[in-house]
Amino acid sequence: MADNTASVRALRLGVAGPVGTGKSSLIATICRALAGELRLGVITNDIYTDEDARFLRSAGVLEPERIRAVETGACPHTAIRDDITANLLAAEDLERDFSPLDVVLIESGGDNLTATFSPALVDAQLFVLDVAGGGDVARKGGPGIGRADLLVVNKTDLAPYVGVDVPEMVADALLAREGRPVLALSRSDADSVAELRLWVLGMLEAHRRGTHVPQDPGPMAPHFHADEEHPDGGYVHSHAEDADTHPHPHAGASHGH
Ligand SMILES: Nc1nc2c(ncn2[C@@H]2O[C@H](COP(=O)(O)OP(=O)(O)OP(=O)(O)O)[C@@H](O)[C@H]2O)c(=O)[nH]1
Repeated sequence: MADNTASVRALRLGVAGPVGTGKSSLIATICRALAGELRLGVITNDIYTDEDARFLRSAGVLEPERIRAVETGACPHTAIRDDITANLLAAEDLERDFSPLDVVLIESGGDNLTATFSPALVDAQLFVLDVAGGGDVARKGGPGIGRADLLVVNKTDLAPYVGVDVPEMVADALLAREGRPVLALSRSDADSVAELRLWVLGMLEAHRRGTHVPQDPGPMAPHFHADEEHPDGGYVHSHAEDADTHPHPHAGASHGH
């Protein structure tokens, strides 16, 4: 097959998952593993700050200019799913400024179990859980756990301290995902980092060959939005059904899930 690496734009790879599960650290791990062989860029999403971008710049895993921050204002999942404009512009700017890039990693703001990327923004996505969130999390399902391109069960080095059986958690996840891949990862376990590296390289290859079709893991499950002006203190909101009636910008509103 012809080598079309120059004509295909960078693989855009999303990294989503609940707050603190290790998304920034996983991106740092991918950069350390692959910066020597691939041309990489990173976009972070934070609600009010550029904290994650600053963490990654200070980790020294890439030239600082290759790491850009998007400030989402209030709703992290909106910027990766409903109105992806800021992220698309950031990706296009990065790809233009450092052309050609091989992979752009996009980290979502830490959210809840239901946030996933729009396939209009990323070609493939990882969903990150960690063992410290509890061994039963993988059984809870949801679009990211069920249908992200790769589910990462992170921080396996902590499993003995939090009483989690990693093989059991992985088996639960495989069941919830109907066989889609699951990776048990710790940044301090070289074998698991090597598996992550191979997965990224395989996805890049499939993207270049045109054999990978970006999948939508599905809309967010209904979730609660706190709203002080609402008689019930908030409302349940579903991105699938009421995107027109609750278009979801509500910057500044508190956001209870
Ligand atoms: N033991 C252990 N700790 C880890 C690992 N990966 C990340 N951590 C720690 O977990 C904490 C959260 O990691 P982050 O990478 O900031 O998590 P995040 O998902 O980006 O966090 P938010 O952006 O706030 O949602 C930090 O203290 C990391 O050092 C791991 O493999 N093992």
